[in-house]
Amino acid sequence: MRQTENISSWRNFPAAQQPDWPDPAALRAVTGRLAEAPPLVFGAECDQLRLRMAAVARGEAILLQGGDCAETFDRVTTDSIRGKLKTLLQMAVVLSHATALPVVKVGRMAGQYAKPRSGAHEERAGVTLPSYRGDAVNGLEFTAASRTPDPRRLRDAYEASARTLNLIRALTTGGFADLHQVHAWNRGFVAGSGTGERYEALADEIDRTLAFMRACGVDTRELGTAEFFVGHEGLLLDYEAALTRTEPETGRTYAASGHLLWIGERTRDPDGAHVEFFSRIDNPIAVKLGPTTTADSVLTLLDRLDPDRAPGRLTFVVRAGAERIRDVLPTLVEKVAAEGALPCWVSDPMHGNTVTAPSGHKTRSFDTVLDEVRGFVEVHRSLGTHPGGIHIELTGDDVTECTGGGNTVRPEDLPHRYETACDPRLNHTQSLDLAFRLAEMYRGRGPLTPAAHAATPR
Ligand SMILES: O=C[C@H](O)[C@H](O)COP(=O)(O)O
Ligand SMILES: C=C(OP(=O)(O)O)C(=O)O
Repeated sequence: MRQTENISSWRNFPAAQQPDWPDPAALRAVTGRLAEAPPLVFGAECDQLRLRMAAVARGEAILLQGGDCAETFDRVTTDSIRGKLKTLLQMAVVLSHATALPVVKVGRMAGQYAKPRSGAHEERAGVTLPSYRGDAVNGLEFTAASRTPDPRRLRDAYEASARTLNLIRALTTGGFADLHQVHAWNRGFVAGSGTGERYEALADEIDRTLAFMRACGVDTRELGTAEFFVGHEGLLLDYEAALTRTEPETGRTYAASGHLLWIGERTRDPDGAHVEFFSRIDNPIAVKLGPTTTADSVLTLLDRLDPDRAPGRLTFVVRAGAERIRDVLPTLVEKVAAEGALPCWVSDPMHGNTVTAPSGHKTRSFDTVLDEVRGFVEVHRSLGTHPGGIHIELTGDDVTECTGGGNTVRPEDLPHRYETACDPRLNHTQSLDLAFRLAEMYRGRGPLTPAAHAATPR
């Protein structure tokens, strides 16, 4: 078992991207209270997700992870949470049917309140203030008061996460995830989308599958619940450390703030505090890999974070950008496989493809996002390894933050509904478009089965 007795060891390592909390005593008071608070998730749930991720690693399942770039406290509303959940459930049905594999669903939800930034400060009209680092740290409003990090926000992040999780748990077990309803939503999408015809055949197949199951005597109304997990970037180490819990029965230690935590591109230094902290928790974990990632650094991360080479423990989320993915990914996958490791490989086609529109908005083009996913799948196909899934920034709302997609958002549309607190998200329609396109890619060379995954080491 991993040694977890010293969960504070990260304090001896340099921690990148931490806020400059102005009042250390106030921070200690808040984290002290969080250390006494009930966990948001339980170890057994994290273990369950590890099992699911092991199936992804072996090519027997697909990961679908998505949600806001930055959750905000004012959007902890029924409509907003339900919209994201609905979008993810719809995507999952499409992907599962196309691949004949289970889809492991993880929301970038119930904890995605902290953001790493390229610059510590933002300047507007000659005024310089700390950058917005997520609602868990400071406010988006460009005033000195709002931008000053306030540790009471950590407590608010915990409470907002608890409220979100509560609704997610109620919806996913209370009938909202009913397969017929989700399929009916997809039917509505196909009928209303600019590119709907393209997806008609797949929707027809799902109809026939449901009819076939009923004909076989399966009570499809029983398919009314969905397994759903939550995750976020484990960026704020004071918060994460306060919420770690060791289970007396097993001695295993979990970050109890979410089921799956990831380390971002800016904090994955193998000698840094984040890697140290993550090496001490037993959750399934992920690491983002950007375009400059070297094979050596990935092997070091593997040794630090998955020394037992346990499938399901570690996921590499590659976000190299559409232009670089086909060059960067093959060596990384080959070198990792040569080590006898079986991590999950997942594509984040958002973070390597951000551009600034003429209007000044940060945006991403749907076609570029799609191209990165295509490159990711192509590389895995050529190596005989499993393209394990996608990690995307999305919302259930009809926002205009990314350009393109079936109901095309043009660059000049961006100001109409640009609501993200940080990076641009796919809207509901674009997200479903992506799911149908990915389904086509997965189908491109026959069904994905464990047999198709023969080239992986274990
Ligand atoms: O979501 C990821 C990062 O926090 C974000 O891309 C950083 O954006 P910035 O480059 O504007 O700081
Ligand atoms: C910051 C993020 O991504 P990355 O670390 O890949 O830049 C993110 O996913 O919010």
